[in-house]
Amino acid sequence: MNWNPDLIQEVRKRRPLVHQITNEVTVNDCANITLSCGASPVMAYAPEEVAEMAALASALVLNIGTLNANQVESMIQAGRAANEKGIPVVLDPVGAGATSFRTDSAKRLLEKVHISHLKGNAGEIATLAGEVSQVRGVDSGEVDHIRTIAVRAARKWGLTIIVTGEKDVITDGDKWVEVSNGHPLMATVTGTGCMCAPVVAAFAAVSNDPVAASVAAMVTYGIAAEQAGRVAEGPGSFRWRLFDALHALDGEGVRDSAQVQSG
Ligand SMILES: Nc1ncnc2c1ncn2[C@@H]1O[C@H](COP(=O)(O)OP(=O)(O)O)[C@@H](O)[C@H]1O
Ligand SMILES: Cc1ncsc1CCOP(=O)(O)O
Ligand SMILES: [Mg+2]
Repeated sequence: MNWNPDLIQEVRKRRPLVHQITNEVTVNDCANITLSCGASPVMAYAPEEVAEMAALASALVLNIGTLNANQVESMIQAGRAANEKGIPVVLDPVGAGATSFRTDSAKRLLEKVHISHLKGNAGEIATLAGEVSQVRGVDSGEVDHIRTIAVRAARKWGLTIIVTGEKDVITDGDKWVEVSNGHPLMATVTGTGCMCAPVVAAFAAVSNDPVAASVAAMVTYGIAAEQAGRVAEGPGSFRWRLFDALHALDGEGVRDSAQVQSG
């Protein structure tokens, strides 16, 4: 699998604008992680402006973490504008499987918008793929055969899937890649899942290869987390050290510590 450890440098050079319609729990962390990787965030939700903003952006993130019916309509409008412009659209189906409103809304977004990247934990992805799975609030239970499920779903929907967890699985239904970078403290801070989406979006904005961009994004983010985790004293310092580590990371650091397996 060919991917570019220097893609972070391209993000910094081109500074893509990443429009995000996201949840109210982790919105500030999503804006800051976007800046730390060298891209530029803008959060805009009003139906009066979402299409215009998406048309200005280089990538769009849709995160249903604290969704309501009006917000889902805004997401569809923004998604359609993004599709017309041909920019990547990353969907984070937070909590799909926990309630039928979340599951149905995520499915509706997959139907009405051409999503380029679907990023979720194993429970969320398995739910959307039609498998029985456990999602407790926004957290995933164990899912057997997640790689097979993700490969099949990516092929069916024609998109790239990123399944997060201790190891991340990335697939377009043809290739699959496993990224082992990351740190256990990530599971102790809310938002470490949400923050993957703007990082993936920023990398996808400067690449023509959706899988390679996702691999570079998840490896880079995971290595920043490893560096933060080595010096953190707990969840609080881990969170701010993650921004510092990603901000300081360069292509050489990514190349040296990448843990990628492909097939
Ligand atoms: N035990 C772990 N060890 C290393 N990295 C982890 C671990 N758990 C989660 N991660 C990482 O944390 C991020 C969020 O993943 P996850 O916890 O699955 O998302 P969510 O918070 O949406 O459920 C991903 O980058 C993933 O690789
Ligand atoms: C706790 C919570 N509740 C609704 S959205 C949200 C944040 C989820 O963040 P992540 O998926 O990154 O754990
Ligand atoms: Mg999540």
